[in-house]
Amino acid sequence: MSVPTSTIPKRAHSTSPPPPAVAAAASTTSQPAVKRAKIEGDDTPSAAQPELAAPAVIEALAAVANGEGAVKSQGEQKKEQANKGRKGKGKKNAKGKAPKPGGVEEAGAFDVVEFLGAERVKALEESERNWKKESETEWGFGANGKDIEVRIVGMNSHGDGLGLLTLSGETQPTRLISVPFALPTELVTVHVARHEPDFLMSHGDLVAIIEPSERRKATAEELAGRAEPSEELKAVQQKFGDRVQCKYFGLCSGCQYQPLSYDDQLTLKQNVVRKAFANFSLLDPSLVPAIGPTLPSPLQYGYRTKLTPHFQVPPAHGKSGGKKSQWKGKGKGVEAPQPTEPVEEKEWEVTIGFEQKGRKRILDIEECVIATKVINDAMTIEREKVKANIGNYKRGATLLLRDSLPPRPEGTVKDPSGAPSTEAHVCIQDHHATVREQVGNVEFEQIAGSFFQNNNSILPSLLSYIADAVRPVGAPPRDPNVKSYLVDAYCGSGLFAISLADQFDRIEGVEIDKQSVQWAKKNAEFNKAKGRGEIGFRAGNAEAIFDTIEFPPDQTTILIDPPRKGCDDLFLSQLLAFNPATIIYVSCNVHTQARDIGWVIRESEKKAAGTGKKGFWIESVRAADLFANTHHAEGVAVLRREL
Ligand SMILES: C[S@@+](CC[C@H](N)C(=O)[O-])C[C@H]1O[C@@H](n2cnc3c(N)ncnc32)[C@H](O)[C@@H]1O
Repeated sequence: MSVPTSTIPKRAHSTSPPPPAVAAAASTTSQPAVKRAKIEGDDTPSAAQPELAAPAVIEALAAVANGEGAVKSQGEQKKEQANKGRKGKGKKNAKGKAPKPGGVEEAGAFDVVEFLGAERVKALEESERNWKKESETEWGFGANGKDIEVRIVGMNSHGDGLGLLTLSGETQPTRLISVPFALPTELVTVHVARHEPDFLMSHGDLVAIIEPSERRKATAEELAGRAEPSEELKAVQQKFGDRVQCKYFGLCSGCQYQPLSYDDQLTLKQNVVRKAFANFSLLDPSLVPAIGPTLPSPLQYGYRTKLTPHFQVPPAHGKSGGKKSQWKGKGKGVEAPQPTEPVEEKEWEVTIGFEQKGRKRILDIEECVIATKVINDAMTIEREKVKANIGNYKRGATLLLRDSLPPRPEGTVKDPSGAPSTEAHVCIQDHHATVREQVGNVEFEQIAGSFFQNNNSILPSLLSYIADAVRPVGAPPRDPNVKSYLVDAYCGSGLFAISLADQFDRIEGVEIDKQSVQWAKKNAEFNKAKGRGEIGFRAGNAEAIFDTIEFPPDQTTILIDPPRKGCDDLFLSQLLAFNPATIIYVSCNVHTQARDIGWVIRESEKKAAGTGKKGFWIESVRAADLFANTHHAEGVAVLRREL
């Protein structure tokens, strides 16, 4: 079923695959051949990442500004302006790294354009002045950064407040500053931490909220029945508002949305999706439907079924020893002992937890309020063990804590009633041990070290939403006389394929991790029942599925759930060549999702030209709140084509 690579339309970008949109603006024309992206891990940007600021784009902006060149869509123009706001330096940033697709840098460039205005960005970039240097002189940075008052004018897609900075002598803003934990409209005191070299953005630490937003005020109803907060938590609530449930709020980089009502959080995520499609899809706004309301999580605290706290060891213990900032009771600038010096254990602060916001420092976290109780109980014990034995560790490590049903005795047959399990949960810490979860009436097992969605509470409603989305809006229920097929691409241990098996006659899943595939097969076997589709899984790169499936495209749904970096170009090209009736794209990175979908829509439109039929269109997009209280949004988009 696969098409020869020579016939595959390349996604527009300069050295490598995915569109994004970015480069597409500048280059729907000549692009060099695309190297196949190598997948190394969920979050590892491969060499074949999209790049933001190709110089060609910068030049194209000048042409657009001068009224030259082809007429560009609103999306294309915005993208070019954003690139301008990021001051193109080729594919790498000042640290020599390509920006993470859909990460803070990429999205930040759009914020700069949105809040400073495209004209202002253009004027600043065209000036010969060194804005970064001047900003450093005026506001300092790091330990020498000044504390300044800033009015927060917006919020970025990563949950940080945004304010405008204006250099002395200037009448209009010269930079945007991100301020974690601050909310729009607030007047805050900010300690200036650093200034981006590549785009007009600075970063600060929140010192004090001078004029707090009304949005922080909890209603009596929200507070009813809450336990008396500890003194530590009271102090945090005093600063950030009484909805906050975590004593590490304001330091931990985890759950920025805690001060907000849950409705407010859901609306913010809807807006994050809206911005992602407006900025990254490169589609004309008329092609993006109104973003649907965010699918809520039944649990907003105590829902996370996996935590991975880490710790470091004192420098003298090993090569990968801890950082100066981990030395207890020492102020700024106090040196930690050098590796050759004897280490006094009492001076070393063993911190086990998560990274502090804006610092390369591990915070000591005793409890994580979004994790399940089983995980928190196990974390207490594991922390004590690590602290007691820190001298025995040669290097730092990451602990694994996964909430699981107890192991299933050999030979267990599935309870056909599918009743919710009443077994007491356990915490699994061995990467190679088996974890077990129940989702609706389906059970999954897999090894603890591999991927599974971390919020079990929302999975039944997410799956039911997807099951409904398989058929077009208003279409009658599934006709048993018309066969239907599903491809579950990036399938993990089979969550979607197996849960949706009632909806299809045949299903094929593909996944790169061989162990997950083995578990997917076992899970399909365990949950097998009359009336459920026949399921097969194969290990390999997602695009490999197109080599084997013989499903009729008009009766096939392809469900995609890739890692954060999005789909490889080869996969998207093969997807387009296969031309399924429906595409359901689920993603924990709405920016790369919007980028990939934009490309599919544009390319399918080209492909459909002259056939008398329409290419793919976006039927619906919304977020599902798999990560309540954090800024993360899981995007769910449904694409349909004319049959
Ligand atoms: C976000 S997870 C989704 C897993 C599954 N759909 C679920 O919900 O449990 C992404 C999965 O894609 C897999 N993966 C990463 N790159 C891949 C590739 N090139 N081809 C196939 N699978 C890949 C990862 O191993 C991971 O299991």
